[in-house]
Amino acid sequence: FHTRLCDILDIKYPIIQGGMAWVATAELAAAVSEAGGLGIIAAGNAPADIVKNEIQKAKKMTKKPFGVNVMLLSPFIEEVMQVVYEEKIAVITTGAGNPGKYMPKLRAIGTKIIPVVPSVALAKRMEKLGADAVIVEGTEAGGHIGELTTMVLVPQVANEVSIPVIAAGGIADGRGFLGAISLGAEGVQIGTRFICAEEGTVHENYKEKIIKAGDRDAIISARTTGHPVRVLRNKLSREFARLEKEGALPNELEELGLGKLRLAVVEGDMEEGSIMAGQIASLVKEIMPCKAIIEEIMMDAKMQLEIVNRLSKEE
Ligand SMILES: O=C(O)COc1ccc(-c2c[nH]c(CNC(=O)Nc3ncc(Sc4ccccn4)s3)n2)cc1
Repeated sequence: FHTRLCDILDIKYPIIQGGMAWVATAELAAAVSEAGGLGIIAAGNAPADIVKNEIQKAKKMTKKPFGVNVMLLSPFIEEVMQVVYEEKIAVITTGAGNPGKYMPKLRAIGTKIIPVVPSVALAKRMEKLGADAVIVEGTEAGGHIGELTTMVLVPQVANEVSIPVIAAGGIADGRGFLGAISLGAEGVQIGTRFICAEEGTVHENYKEKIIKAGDRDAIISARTTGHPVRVLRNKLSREFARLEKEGALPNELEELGLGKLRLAVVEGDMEEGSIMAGQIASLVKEIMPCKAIIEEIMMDAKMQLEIVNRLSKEE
C-alpha cells in the first residue's frame, strides 16, 4: 500500500501514530518511525522547554522522519510554535482548532502541515491555506472529537479536496486500514492501539484498561463545556456527568478536568484520572511492539483485500 502520503512524508507505510497528549513521547514516536510509520510527539498543553526536550530525545533515537502534534488550545501555543520553527520539524499535525495563522511561516520554512479536521468545510479551508494533507477524524476517536463518523466524513472530504486524506477514528487493524482506503483515504492515523505499544511510557494500568474495555465503554464526556471528549467510563466520568446534570458552569467543569489526563497516563489513577480512548479500544487485546503492530496491520490489510477480491469475482 504505497500512497502519495508515503512520498510526501518519506515513510514506508501510510500509518501515522496519533499525537496523543502525555502518551506520544519521544520513545513512542521513535519506535513508530523506526518501524516505517510516522511517529508523532505530542505537545499537548506542555510548555516549550518540555516539547523541545522530547524533540531532541527523539532526534537521538531515530534518524527517520517524525512529527510534532500541536494542540491549538494549549496556553503555550505561541512558544511551542517557536520551537517547531527552530527545530526544523519535518511535519506537524494540529488538533482542536484552526492552524491557519501559522501556515504561511511553516510553508516558508518547508515544514509540512497536516491539520486534523472534523468537517468538510474546515478540510476545504485547510487545503486552500496550503495544508499538505488533512487528517479526517471521526467521532469514534478518543479525546477531543467532532460529531461525524469516520465512515461518513472521509468519503465526503475525499470528494472535496485533492490533497491526501488520512482517516482517523475507529481504526486499529488491517480491516480498518483497508476500510479507510476504500472510503478514499491514502493513509490512516491510529491513536488508541498505539497507547498499548510496548515502547510506550503510558502507565500499565492505562494499557490494561484499554485491553479490558468493552464495546460500549468509550463514552463522550464534557459535552456542556463545548469541548466534548471521548473517555473510558470511570469514577471521574460519572462524577463529571452528575455535575453536568446539576448544571455546573463550563469553567467549573474545565477546572475539574485539568491535570486529569496526566493523572491517568503518568500516575495510573484509573478512578480520578481521565482515560481518553477511542471506541476501537475493545478491539485492542494485546500490548505489542510498534513494529509488530504496524506489520500486522499491513499484512491483515493485504489478506482482507484478497478476501474482497475473491468475493467480487464470485457471481
Ligand atoms: O473552526 C474551528 O476553529 C474549530 O476547528 C476544529 C475543531 C475541532 C478539531 C478537532 C477535533 N479533534 C481534533 C484532533 N484531536 C484532538 O485534538 N484531541 C484531543 N484530545 C485531547 C485534547 S486536550 C483538550 C481537549 C479539550 C479541551 C482542552 N484540551 S485535544 N481536532 C479541529 C478543528
